[in-house]
Amino acid sequence: VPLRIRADQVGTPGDATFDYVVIGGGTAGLTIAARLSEFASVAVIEAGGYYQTDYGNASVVPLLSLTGIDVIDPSETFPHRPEIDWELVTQPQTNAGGRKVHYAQGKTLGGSSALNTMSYVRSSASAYQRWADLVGDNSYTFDNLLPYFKKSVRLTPPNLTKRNAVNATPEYDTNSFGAGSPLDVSWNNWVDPTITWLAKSLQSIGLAINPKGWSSGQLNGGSWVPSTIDPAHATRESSQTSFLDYAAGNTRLVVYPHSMASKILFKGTTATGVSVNTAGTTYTLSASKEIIVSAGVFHSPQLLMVSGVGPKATLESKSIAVVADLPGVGQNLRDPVSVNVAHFVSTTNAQGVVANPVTQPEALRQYQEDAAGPYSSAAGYISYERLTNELRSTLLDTTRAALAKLPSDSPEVQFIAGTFLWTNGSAMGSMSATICNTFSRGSVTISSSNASDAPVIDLGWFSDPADGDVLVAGIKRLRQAWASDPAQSISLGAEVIPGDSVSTDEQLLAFVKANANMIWHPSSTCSMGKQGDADAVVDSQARVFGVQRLRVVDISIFPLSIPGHPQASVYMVAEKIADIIKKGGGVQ
Ligand SMILES: Cc1cc2nc3c(=O)[nH]c(=O)nc-3n(C[C@H](O)[C@H](O)[C@H](O)COP(=O)(O)OP(=O)(O)OC[C@H]3O[C@@H](n4cnc5c(N)ncnc54)[C@H](O)[C@@H]3O)c2cc1C
Repeated sequence: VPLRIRADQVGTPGDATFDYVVIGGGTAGLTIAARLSEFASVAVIEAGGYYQTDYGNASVVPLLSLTGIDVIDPSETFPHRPEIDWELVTQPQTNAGGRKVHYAQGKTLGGSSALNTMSYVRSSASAYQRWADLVGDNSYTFDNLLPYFKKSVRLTPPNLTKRNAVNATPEYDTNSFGAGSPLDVSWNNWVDPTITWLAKSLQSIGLAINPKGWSSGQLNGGSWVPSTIDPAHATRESSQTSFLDYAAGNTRLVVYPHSMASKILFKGTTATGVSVNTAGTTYTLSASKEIIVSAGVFHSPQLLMVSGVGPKATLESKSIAVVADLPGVGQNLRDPVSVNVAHFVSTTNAQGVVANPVTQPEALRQYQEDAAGPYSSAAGYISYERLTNELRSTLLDTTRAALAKLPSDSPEVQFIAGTFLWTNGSAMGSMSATICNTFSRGSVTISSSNASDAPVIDLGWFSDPADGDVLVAGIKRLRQAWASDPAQSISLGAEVIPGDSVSTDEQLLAFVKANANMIWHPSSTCSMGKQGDADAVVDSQARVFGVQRLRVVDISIFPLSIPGHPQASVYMVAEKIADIIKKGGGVQ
């Protein structure tokens, strides 16, 4: 993968002044920085470097994004990869067996877009309507956001010859895409046979293919999901390979890699600069216009707090001078959780093909010569639905009441068809259920005034009983899918996960709490909202309340945990706020 940023776009440690200083060269950070550099000077401070050189193929080859990225191991004994991952470990999850989990977050140019599983999914129109209602700004309805979704991406239709799978022709709505750029979105050039059968099983229980896919504001039924992928080379597309490359050669954009932003500096309540440390050298990058915090869901609230913006009691307990008492900072963390239902299967899968010394060389040839074959395979098949009446009737009254408050087109469960190799090398078919609306709330706080100390993360898993209740119903629905003819035709016998012995509602809930995991979609720790709302940290133009010349632009400002997958909306919101700034919007 060619790295196209020029040498004179790499910052030299030392005091300097730019129009805008962006903290975090991740998904949102590189997007907004590239757009602002169209008309202004911009510095990007990023703690990591280039993942292509620091971490190699594991972050580049699509199949490896599913199986080869060992940093996504959630166990407490995860393999340590400090060159690409922040290596965060949460507080014990009191409602989830006391588990402490490793929470992967990209520490690299590209941020978590360099670690993610590449699914490109927008949320439902009703979710953006809720966003608009919560922040009191109609520009957040799906129709009004669509131009920014379109602006950020360039869609390449699927290559049906390379996919070579009649049962897996993607459906999508070309009107939801424009002639945008720079982020490539397309479909992988290989379809996993196991997933094809699991997709059929989901369809057979009533989750018909949605002819519009997941980019038109509808989130129901099933779809072959597009990926953030370079279709010509079948390599990962991240904010670095898209937006940073777009700005390559534009010397108004200067990147400070392997550099840690340790504090936002204020004159009174006006943000003026950032204290930065690069390999032991400390210096100040000043902003003549604004500072934009794009450090992600855990580090953005941490940076605000260590800089004096956050709940007063927290700041004072760490001897941090209070710039603005903002109680919502770090609150309202929403983290959707997920469980699997799995069987051994007779069909092959991508992982099996590349693990077999007989078939691996041909797979490698296909990838290197044609950008095709199993190595090019990432995202698969996803379905969304509102729970069936039969399953809804099994829920707690309180869960039913909570779900009833959601818009009528809001999906409640997401099902992802997947496959992996068991420890003995056998192919496993797996379908997961994920909650679409996270009722539980967690939080992020600080252990000290030092930004280099890890933030303290409580995911709040199952603090609201509705989440576990919905997942129990999700397992029951997946058992219906596994009982269907297509799934039975590949199943090699009894259910392995959770296993037939887990059958009563009580047992299922215990299984859920002991085994549910993240799907790495946490949000809302610096929520957008109306001034005075308990959780509100930024207004609808992403400006931090109580201070001047400071915005937060990343997934932490989502006011709710949106159904679907977040990265499409992260790129969108960065485009939107860049446009607001470009039009002279709202400098405080
Ligand atoms: C394993 C995994 C799988 C996922 N799968 C999908 C998927 O398939 N589809 C989807 O839509 N979403 C997926 N996501 C979620 C999605 O990738 C994230 O929601 C999104 O990338 C978040 O973007 P962000 O800009 O908020 O933060 P990030 O992209 O994480 O960027 C934050 C950046 O700030 C930097 N930073 C933080 N603190 C500092 C500091 N003090 N100084 C300097 N730099 C700092 C970080 O190094 C990082 O580069 C996945 C995420 C993960 C981790």
